[in-house]
Amino acid sequence: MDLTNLSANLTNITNTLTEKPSIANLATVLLSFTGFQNWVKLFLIGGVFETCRRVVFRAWDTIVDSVWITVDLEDGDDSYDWMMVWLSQHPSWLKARKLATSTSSFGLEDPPDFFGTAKNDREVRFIVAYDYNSTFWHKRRYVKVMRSKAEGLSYHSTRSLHLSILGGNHQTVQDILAEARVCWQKAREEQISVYASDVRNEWRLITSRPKRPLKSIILDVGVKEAILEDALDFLDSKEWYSERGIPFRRGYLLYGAPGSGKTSLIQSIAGELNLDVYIISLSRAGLDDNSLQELIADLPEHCIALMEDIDAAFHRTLSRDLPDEGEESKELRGSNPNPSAIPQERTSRISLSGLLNALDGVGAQEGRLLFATTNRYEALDAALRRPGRMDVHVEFKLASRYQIGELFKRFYLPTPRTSSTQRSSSKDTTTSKEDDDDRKTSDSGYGTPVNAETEKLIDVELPSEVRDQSLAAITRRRKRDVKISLEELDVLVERFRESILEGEFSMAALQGYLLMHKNQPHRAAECAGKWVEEEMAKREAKRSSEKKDL
Ligand SMILES: Nc1ncnc2c1ncn2[C@@H]1O[C@H](COP(=O)(O)OP(=O)(O)OP(=O)(O)O)[C@@H](O)[C@H]1O
Repeated sequence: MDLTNLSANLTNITNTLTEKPSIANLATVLLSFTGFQNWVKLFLIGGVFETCRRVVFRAWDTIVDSVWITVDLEDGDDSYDWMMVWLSQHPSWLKARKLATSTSSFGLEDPPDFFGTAKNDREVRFIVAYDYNSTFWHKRRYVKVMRSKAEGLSYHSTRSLHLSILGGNHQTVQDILAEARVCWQKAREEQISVYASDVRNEWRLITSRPKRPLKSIILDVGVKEAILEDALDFLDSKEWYSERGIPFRRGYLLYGAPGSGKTSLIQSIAGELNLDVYIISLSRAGLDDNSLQELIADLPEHCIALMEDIDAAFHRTLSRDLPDEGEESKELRGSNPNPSAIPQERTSRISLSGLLNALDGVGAQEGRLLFATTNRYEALDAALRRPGRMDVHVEFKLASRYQIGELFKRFYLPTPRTSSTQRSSSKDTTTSKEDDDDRKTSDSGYGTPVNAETEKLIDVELPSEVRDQSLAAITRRRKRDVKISLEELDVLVERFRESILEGEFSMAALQGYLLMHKNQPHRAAECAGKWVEEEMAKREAKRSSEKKDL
């Protein structure tokens, strides 16, 4: 088209549109352009294709949804840990060739070693890489699993597991999760899980601890048994409580000398009762009355809630009447506009009434055992100590004569070695009750395991003159078992008991002393008197320097 024609056409169009300006006229004019017609065709064809594509995909999704069931498990949720541990033992993951390193423990003391490569804690453990798709058959169902990681805001990433089961339903998912849970529980049979709240005020598994045998806690006769029995009885009495309309909660206040076994006893009771421990730290930054109430309401039904050093929280932060937010925070922040620079104890805003309400208000969780510890019983408000909040009060004192002797005995009492051969043979033979009792009495929960046959042998401390200071010799010596006859042990126990002053030392201090003579019972008994003198002299010196300072 030459320029004269184009200009004539444009003049025609302009005339048509000026004489009769309507949409129909505009459409006729536009359609008179061949290029425009082609664009419209292309647009229509594209539209048809896109619609078909969407229909096909929607149909495919519907088919997939009806035959596959998918479930996402997020890190932080218990079920994620269960699945990870279960999968760590699954051949489909053991054969994977796309790997990543991992330090995650999945709630276990001894994290799963996916490929059996780590010989000790410090070695690198491998795990299946992100976005690796593994497939396997589980009870005649085809399962696809993929790990993934999504980067979120402020460098926070979320790890998750995607599980797809062909032809599965909710029951199938529950079955797999139940199996994974059993596997996880088996892996942590000898452990207790410890939870603490994070900055988002959610409970998080922070560690797993080995269970501590109750017999390793030495208290005066009957004390620990009474607490354990009380706790067992409480856990069995849900109906009894509900029939009488009494809130189903029990509080234990363990108070007394530092290092006398309060925390150790709670850890041990948690193990005996198979309960997880939830640490409520009243001085956690950002904790206020509302968030404390939420945390306590979020506790699982059966657990141990632990508040350690409740008096310390009281002195720093708890009071019935805190100044209102405005005044105190202004005073605190003052020239310091950065809230994170405010001392931590000041950033926790718990009031005593907030704590009291959280413990037994309407929102408080039922079925939990609350254990609180304190070194300053008298400093606690009477309202906090009253029955209903703290039902059982147990005083822990400095070591009694009985405790001194028992600690020594248990420290050096030989334990039968539990080698694999012994274990398997003991399965074949029926052990008599007496045998069993014997084993129990000689199992200290502390001592170095020794062979049962050599248990009656005498002490093998190396004479000091032949002590070779080379590393190899020291290592060899450290590995040697303490072999001491029970009769001899009794004599040493008596000597130790005579040397240590009753009610003067904490069990922790005595344990520290014995640890200095880990494999030397004779030496421990002999030097105890001298150690006591030194400790008393140190105390005296400290006292007189404090007097001078005053
Ligand atoms: N009665 C006891 N029997 C056995 N070991 C004990 C006992 N008391 C203390 N110990 C030992 O002393 C150490 C400290 O004990 P623990 O932390 O339980 O004391 P605590 O009373 O909670 O102390 P604190 O009041 O300072 O928190 C632990 O290693 C524990 O093994």
